[in-house]
Amino acid sequence: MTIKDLFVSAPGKAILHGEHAVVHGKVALAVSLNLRTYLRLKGTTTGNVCINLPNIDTFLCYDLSELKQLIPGSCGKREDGKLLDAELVRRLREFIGVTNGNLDTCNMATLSFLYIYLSLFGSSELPSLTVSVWSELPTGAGLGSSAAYSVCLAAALLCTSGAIPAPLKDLDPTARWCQDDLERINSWAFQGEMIIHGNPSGVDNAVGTWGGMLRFLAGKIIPLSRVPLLRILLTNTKVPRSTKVLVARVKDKINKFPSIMIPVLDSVDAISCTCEKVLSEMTSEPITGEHYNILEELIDINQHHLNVMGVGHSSLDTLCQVTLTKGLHSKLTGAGGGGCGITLLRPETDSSVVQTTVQDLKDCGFDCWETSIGGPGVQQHSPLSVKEEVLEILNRY
Ligand SMILES: Nc1ncnc2c1ncn2[C@@H]1O[C@H](COP(=O)(O)OP(=O)(O)O)[C@@H](O)[C@H]1O
Ligand SMILES: C[C@@](O)(CCOP(=O)(O)O)CC(=O)O
Ligand SMILES: [Mg+2]
Repeated sequence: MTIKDLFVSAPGKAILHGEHAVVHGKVALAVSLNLRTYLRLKGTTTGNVCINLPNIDTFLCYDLSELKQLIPGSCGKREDGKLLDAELVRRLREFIGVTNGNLDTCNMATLSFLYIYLSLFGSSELPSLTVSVWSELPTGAGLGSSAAYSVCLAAALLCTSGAIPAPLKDLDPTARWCQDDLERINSWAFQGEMIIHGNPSGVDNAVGTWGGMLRFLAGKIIPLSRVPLLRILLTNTKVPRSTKVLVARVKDKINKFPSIMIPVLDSVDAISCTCEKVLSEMTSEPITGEHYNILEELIDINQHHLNVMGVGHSSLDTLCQVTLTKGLHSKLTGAGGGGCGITLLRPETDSSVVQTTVQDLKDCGFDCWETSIGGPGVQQHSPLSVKEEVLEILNRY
């Protein structure tokens, strides 16, 4: 099998409203970021599959003859689906040496790669190749790095298997896939997310696949094309956490106190719907201070709800307090328990206020930057269109 070298990238995301509630069938509003994960796939003749993940210090090679033995006899080429092949997951866990149920950073990333690779190539000849991934996103911080990683894996491996075409034409710097191909990428990325998250809603991989701002409800994805330009400050508290653990914690709480927690989830749903309505009004009528007042109140209420769900953290309380002294409103974004928060900036927020806020947050030990939102979804790149510093890292392997 001849394998063409290929570069793909996918964006991270910020959830404006609806994290956790979305896992339980409520509405979430999410938007892509201008921070991306890049993947390079190249064919080799070594008889190995190698994966280089410098963000998480993971560099592994597997012999194709060993991998071949993991493919269950009946497996064949799996069709896209919403369910994982439990037998393949079990064999892979045993193969990479996951003894307890707890998967660490490296094992989760390796397992999702090998799962997609073997599922897509299982019935044919396993190709010898090297995959290298580098991300501008912080890993495990609420900005959807797991989804951006899974989307890149799905896109690159689907292309290499021939299940979808490589869209890049000779002189294009970048290219995107057609709607049907994006659906397939999203569906395989969701399987990668299932391995990393346990029980993902699918919102993160949808944003990584389509980009822009989305309304997500029970697997249904509605792109929001008319949204106002929002200025957002992103803060990474740098407190590590695992989405899988936090999602499981919220589920336990719902099971323990259903009559208390279900109204909280319903309230988050109403917050997402109200926010969507306000954002839409802001594109059809002159933007007023009242629009921003409502957006700020929604942020505050949701942050309280997330604390009620048990996914707050003292570092996130600090973020909210520090920004409030400047009249700015913040909430956690993603799974919480540390990780990142978003702060809404009003159009009239002076750049000196932004600068002092950023400095105050940095003084707390946090990373903090103003971000632009709404970057493109998954795309294929010509090598020339990959940022030089990213190319330099990916070309090392
Ligand atoms: N660039 C990357 N390289 C390798 N693995 C990655 C990368 N980005 C994310 N991952 C995988 O995703 C996991 C983090 O996922 P998660 O806990 O959902 O946090 P996040 O909010 O960043 O999505 C990591 O432990 C790792 O297994
Ligand atoms: C908590 C959740 O709503 C978002 C998780 O996002 P992240 O992995 O923390 O970036 C889980 C999900 O939707 O699958
Ligand atoms: Mg994630």
